Amino acid sequence: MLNLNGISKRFLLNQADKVNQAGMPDPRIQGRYFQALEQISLDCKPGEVLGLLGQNGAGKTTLLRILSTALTPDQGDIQFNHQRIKQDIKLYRKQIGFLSGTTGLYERLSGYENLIYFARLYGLSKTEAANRIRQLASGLNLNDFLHRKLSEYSTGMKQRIAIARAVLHQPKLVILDEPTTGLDIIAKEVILDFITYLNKQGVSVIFSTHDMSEVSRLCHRVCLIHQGKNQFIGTIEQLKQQTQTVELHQAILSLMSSEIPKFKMEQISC
Ligand SMILES: Nc1ncnc2c1ncn2[C@@H]1O[C@H](COP(=O)(O)OP(=O)(O)OP(=O)(O)O)[C@@H](O)[C@H]1O
Repeated sequence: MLNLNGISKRFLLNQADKVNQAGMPDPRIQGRYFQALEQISLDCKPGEVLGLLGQNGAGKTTLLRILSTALTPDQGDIQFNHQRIKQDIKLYRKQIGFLSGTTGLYERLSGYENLIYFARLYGLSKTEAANRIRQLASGLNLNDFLHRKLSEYSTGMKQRIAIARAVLHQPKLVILDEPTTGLDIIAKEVILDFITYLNKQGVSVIFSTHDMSEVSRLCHRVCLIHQGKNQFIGTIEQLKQQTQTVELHQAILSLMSSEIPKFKMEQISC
């Protein structure tokens, strides 16, 4: 369904980017540029849930923003259903839904008003919009607060409205950037159940996460990005076999082991 071939993206270097998480000079720095993604190739099959993993700053959001068309890659090619997305970017956008880190919702409107507004932008008629919102309100447990102003919402409530907005137009591929980060256990559960529901409807999902329990529960395959490069793509079983580990988080850690700062006791001896 979705094929990425050799995607690269660099940014003009910011002083803050000169060291990595471990406090070491970042090998992605090339002169005045920071190579955020380098030659990423991957695919997402129809009806698949693909988890995008990697430590902070690995390049996950950059990749998801490229998939959403919010960012343009410097190199590489993206195909959706065997057609280059550049050939008809409007058609591609109609077929995807994107949840970014910022909700981009209107605080002065109610959840319902926000959803109606975006549904109409997507070209749904008033009746279609109302029916779709009713359906999503039930799937995402929105009914108790749907008509309250967004400014009164908790983070979890806003996130559920943002997810509803991303799928109003019934996209075939849904791209979610850390959909559950910072949410309480109930809100998380609602969103994970909703991803499962979407997938059962035949929707493909690509989502980034730092939560290994979500990965085990939802993902058919995972893709590990490390310092802007694709370190692994395959099933969780294949990942465990490749790294000869039994636990998922150990498998991930072993592929990033050179990055883990070693804590030295002698440094704090009195
Ligand atoms: N517009 C930009 N200009 C300069 N550097 C950027 C820009 N966007 C991202 N970067 C850098 O690219 C790197 C990858 O960032 P990105 O947000 O894609 O990482 P991530 O894997 O999503 O991290 P996290 O898990 O913390 O969200 C980071 O070092 C970031 O500072």
